[in-house]
Amino acid sequence: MLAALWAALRVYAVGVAVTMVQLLRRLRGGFRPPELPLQADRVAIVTGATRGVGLSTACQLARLGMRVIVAGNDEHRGHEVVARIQEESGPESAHFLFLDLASLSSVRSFVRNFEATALPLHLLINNAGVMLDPSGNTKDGFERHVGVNFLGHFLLTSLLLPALRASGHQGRKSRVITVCSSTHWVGQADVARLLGQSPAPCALAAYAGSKLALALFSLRLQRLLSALGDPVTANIVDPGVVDTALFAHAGWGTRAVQRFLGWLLFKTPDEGAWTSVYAAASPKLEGIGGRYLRDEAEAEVLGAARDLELQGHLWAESCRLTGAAWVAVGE
Ligand SMILES: NC(=O)c1ccc[n+]([C@@H]2O[C@H](COP(=O)([O-])OP(=O)(O)OC[C@H]3O[C@@H](n4cnc5c(N)ncnc54)[C@H](O)[C@@H]3O)[C@@H](O)[C@H]2O)c1
Repeated sequence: MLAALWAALRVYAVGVAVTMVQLLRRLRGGFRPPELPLQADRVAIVTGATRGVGLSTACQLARLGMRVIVAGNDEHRGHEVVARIQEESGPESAHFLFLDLASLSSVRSFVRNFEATALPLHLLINNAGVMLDPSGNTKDGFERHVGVNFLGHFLLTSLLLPALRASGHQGRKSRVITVCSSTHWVGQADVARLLGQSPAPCALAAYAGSKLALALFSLRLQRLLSALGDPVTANIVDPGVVDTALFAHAGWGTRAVQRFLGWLLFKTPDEGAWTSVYAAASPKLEGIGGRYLRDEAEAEVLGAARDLELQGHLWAESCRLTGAAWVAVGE
């Protein structure tokens, strides 16, 4: 009981610290959209693009001229989003493909459906996420934060890597962008905890752990890509505290703050998406990977996320659980 309370307080403390920094920034003039060149020749997959930060990311990438695959588990919303993007950015700007990250077989069929389009792939934005979702374990029996936020994206990235490699080249690399969270700072750096094999003290701690797992994964991916000279980079993005449905299952206090003070303390979904869009499209990041980005600048990642032994152990265990092969990066 005390352990659960302590773990939840640590996550709340991070949230409060981030919102205070955001408040100061807002009082000093606010957030500014990144200035980016048009890039009509790029294809991007954005997971969880049916609402929130993912929806804003998809819209903004399409405005830059990219073709966006809206990947999500809400078919109805997905088609609505595609219609909205197409109306704004043209008939070829967006397509919907069903992806349920809570099911490894759905991840595999998503990749088969994407391959059937014969499109190239320059950008993979691992954005979808759940927090305190009461739906229970995933179809494969993983704790939901672990399964949706981390393992689903781990398998997805492994299966899409051949397409990313084939579409990138030296001078214009493909990019894998993984949406993390400042809460990774209080995730417990223990593989059994990160994979839900030993239960987290509370659901918020499981969320924080899934974000730490994503950071460990992304940093190791970048190391492997660099070692092999692959034309792909991997970076981590922290959107800040954003006014989205992510908090739909949070406690009443958090929901009250979001409802009445969200306009002041939280970022809008567009503001929350700016770092993802920057990571996806900025020429300043050409060929650069292994960064943790917040507010379009490099920020500190938890030291444990750079622990090579922890990265390797998590990677091996995640391969075992998902069946990911990673042949393309020599694993
Ligand atoms: N909102 C914040 O304050 C905040 C802070 C830090 C990090 N993030 C991260 O930003 C990302 C986007 O979150 P958001 O704030 O836009 O929340 P959101 O709830 O508005 O959007 C989450 C998206 O993920 C999708 N999703 C959920 N379960 C899925 C599944 N099984 N398969 C496929 N897609 C699924 C949802 O349909 C939705 O499109 C998440 O990774 C979240 O952890 C958000």
